Amino acid sequence: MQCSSPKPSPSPSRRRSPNRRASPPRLNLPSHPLVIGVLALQGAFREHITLLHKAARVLDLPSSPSASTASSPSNAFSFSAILVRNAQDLAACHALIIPGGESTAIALGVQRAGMLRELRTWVADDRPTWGTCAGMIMLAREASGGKRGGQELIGGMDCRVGRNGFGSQVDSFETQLNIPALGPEPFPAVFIRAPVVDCLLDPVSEAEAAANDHASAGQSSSTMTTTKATETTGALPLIIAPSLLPYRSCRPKSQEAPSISNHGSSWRPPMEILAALAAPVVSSAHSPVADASSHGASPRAEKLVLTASVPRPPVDTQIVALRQGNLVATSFHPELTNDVRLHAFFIRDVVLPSLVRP
Ligand SMILES: NC(=O)CC[C@H](N)C(=O)O
Repeated sequence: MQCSSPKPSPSPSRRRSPNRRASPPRLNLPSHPLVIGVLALQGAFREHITLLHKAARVLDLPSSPSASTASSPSNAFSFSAILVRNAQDLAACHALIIPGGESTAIALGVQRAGMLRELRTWVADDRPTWGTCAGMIMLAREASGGKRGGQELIGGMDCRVGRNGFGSQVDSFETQLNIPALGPEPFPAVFIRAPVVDCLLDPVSEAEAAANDHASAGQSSSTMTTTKATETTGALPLIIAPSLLPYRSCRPKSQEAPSISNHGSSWRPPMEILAALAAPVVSSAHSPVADASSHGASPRAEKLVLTASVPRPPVDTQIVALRQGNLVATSFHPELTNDVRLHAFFIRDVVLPSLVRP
């Protein structure tokens, strides 16, 4: 256990004058330009570019006026954000944001742009990726409430999301969300036809993934599906901030955990729950109503009434922000606010550490 001892106060001569801004802690920067891409096929991609630039300014990152590309390497660090519309654009990036919008349209766009395979390889390689709202759906391994006939997902995160889990457009809401990773100040979280994490899935071993890929002969192993997460091995290591609620596993409690396979290759990065709303109470008629009062959620969340149009299983908690390795997903739209903290978190805590190993 780490304990911190009180730091001695600085000597009077070194004390800062009160009106001088405290310089932020120094970041470990790579010695090459950093390019963050935003998938720009549909949705709120321009807003993400704006927030990325604002966050880069807050982090004091030197910006490059024009986007760097993989073919013009340089030895100096600079930051740029680019729109990603095809596999070539993606290849120039060190990190990617998949915006909110409409996941069916984004999935179609990805297929038309011929980038589904590249995106799956990208996330499988644990390249820093953040999906917001529709982007969260794209990053989930499974999704329910999908389009009839299914839709392709990129996958990568061991969770199942419920599409439109909070209802339709008219059920959109904003709430002050506790995100411990960002500090004590709540985050203004905007939910618009937002997905909710129904449950976390046990990781699929590489052997099973290979078997699935073989069986589907190049077809997706991540699609809109209602399949049960029973063909799994091993338990997912889980990190939960103490102030967040317990998560729900897809495996029924009565079912015994399958034994961990000894392929030795089923390790997956731990799943970290970054934020959760209070759980709704689900009536037998599938008419979930948020009962936030007992969990200290915001007054707005208390008033939230979920529509009955999306029958979902009862859940213990509403996970709305997750991290698994370098993959991050949020149900809500940080790019529609002026709060840069999540974009700064993505750059500082996910992207930069993936480029600069201590
Ligand atoms: N605001 C959003 O991104 C909504 C996502 C939308 N419900 C979907 O299924 O893609």
